[in-house]
This record gives sequence, structure tokens and C-alpha cells, in this order.
Amino acid sequence: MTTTLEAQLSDKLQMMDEIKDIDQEPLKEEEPSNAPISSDGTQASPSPTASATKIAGPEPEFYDKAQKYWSEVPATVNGMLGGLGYISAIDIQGSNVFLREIRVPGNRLALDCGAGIGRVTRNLLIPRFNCVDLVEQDPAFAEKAREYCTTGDLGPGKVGQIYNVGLQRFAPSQQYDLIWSQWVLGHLTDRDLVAFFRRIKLGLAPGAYFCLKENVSSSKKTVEDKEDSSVTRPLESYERFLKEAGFRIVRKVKQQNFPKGLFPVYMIACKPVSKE
Ligand SMILES: C[S@@+](CC[C@H](N)C(=O)[O-])C[C@H]1O[C@@H](n2cnc3c(N)ncnc32)[C@H](O)[C@@H]1O
Repeated sequence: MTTTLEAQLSDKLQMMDEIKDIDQEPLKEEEPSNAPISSDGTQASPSPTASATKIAGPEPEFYDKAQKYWSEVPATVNGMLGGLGYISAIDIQGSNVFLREIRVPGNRLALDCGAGIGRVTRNLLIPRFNCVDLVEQDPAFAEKAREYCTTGDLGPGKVGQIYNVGLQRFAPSQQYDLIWSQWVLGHLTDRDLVAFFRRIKLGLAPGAYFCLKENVSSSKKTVEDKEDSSVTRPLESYERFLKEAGFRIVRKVKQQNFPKGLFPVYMIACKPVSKE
């Protein structure tokens, strides 16, 4: 099993399997269903409705494999970053500069998508927002996030709902001042990604941003990682899918100062076309 991000990335670079987009059909949305963990962190499984949701084609395998992969990863910052825990501070610094530049209008409530143990919530979002909700598919990470984001001087009040569900089934039930999604969208199929973007749009308060931060491929092709069951898309794919879902891109910045040999990482801030 690949243990470090460096190793994973070199695997990916070696493979450089140039694959077609997983699903290019017109997009039909699945019924989403969220299962929040209660504020004491006790409940951690999808609702019966959610688990009854069926996805056609090869997708269940794609999601099941990712779930299995992450279930074997330690619930630590190092685990979240594939062994490159030391890049966390640089990453957060880049994100902070990005958020400062776009000037997020509100500071009431934010959402962290694919939150893992809450590394982004704790270091980027909690200092800026009164309350942060999280979405994370792995139950152990979701449990850990509650602890990681409420210990020390952080206090319990800053973490709201933790939704233990895959983003492919998540639909926001609140209006957020910022929705942040980092290093997770490669785990969604193209079809689910666009459907997710459409649902996320409905969870934005007036003037709010949806931001994504993702690896992108250096070529114009999507690169597949069979081990963690993810894809690394070209930047153009994210731009196209955002547009297709009704977003306009407000700012796009490449993360600086990451170690050499990694995929380029981009931050994109966008707003719904119809709302502004
Ligand atoms: C590379 S980690 C990033 C975690 C966090 N965003 C960060 O930057 O520290 C990827 C996370 O995405 C989660 N994940 C994978 N597939 C997912 C899905 N379909 N829906 C929601 N989360 C998912 C994994 O469980 C893992 O916690």
C-alpha cells in the first residue's frame, strides 16, 4: 500500500494513465441525504434513506474503494496529507491570503467539504467564522474532527453539524457565508461533481463564495489513481464543470511554495451566476 503523498504522487506521475472523463452523460441528480453527527458527536452513520440510494454503473465500486482506502488511513494531519504533514502550514497560509483577497462578506457560518479530521476547519475556518459545519464520509475522521476542532482554546461552540456522508449524497440545508472544499473532489465522478456543484449553489447566502482547492493535472488529461480511487483533473475540467453548474469564477490562484514534484494546486473562488 502506498503510504506517503510523495509516493502516491510519483505513482500517479509514473502511471499518467490518460483516461477519459469517467462519465460524460447528461447529468441526472440522485436524491441526496445527509446524516449529521449530533453536537455530542455520537451518531455517525448515513440515514436509511441515504444508504438506500443506488448509483448505476461502475460508480459504487469507485466510491467503495475510496471509502476502504481512507478507512485504513490514520486520523492525523499526516494521514490527511499522505505523509506530508509539514506542508499543512504553507497550505493554510496560501488559503488565508486567498480568502483575504476575495473578501468573504459574512462571518457567521462556513462549511468544510471533505473535511477529514478538520485540519482546514481548525486552522483556516474557525479563526474566521462563528461556526463551521463539516461534511466527511469516513466515520472515524468525522468523530476525530469533533475532538480536533474543539480542544485547547478553541472551545466547543465553533463546530456545528458534522455530516457523515459522501459529497455525492450531500445537500446543504443551511445558508453558508463560505463553502470550502479541499482535496476531495477527485473522489467524485464527473456527473456527481456537477450535481454536487448545483446543490452547493443553493446553500450559499447572498454574496457568499464557494471555494475549491484541488490538485490539477499538468497535462490536459485526467489522471486516474486506482489505489485511492480518485482522479486528478485538468484545471479546465473544473472550470467547465463549475460553469455548467451555473457558477462564475471570481478568482483563481495557484498555491505557491509547495515541494517540487507535486501536482499543481489551484484555489478557485466562485459565485452563482444568478445571484450577483
Ligand atoms: C486528502 S484528505 C483531505 C482532508 C481535508 N480536506 C484536508 O485538506 O485536510 C481527503 C478526505 O476526503 C474524504 N473523502 C473521500 N471521498 C469522499 C466523498 N465521496 N465525500 C466526502 N468526503 C470524501 C476522505 O475521507 C478524506 O477525509
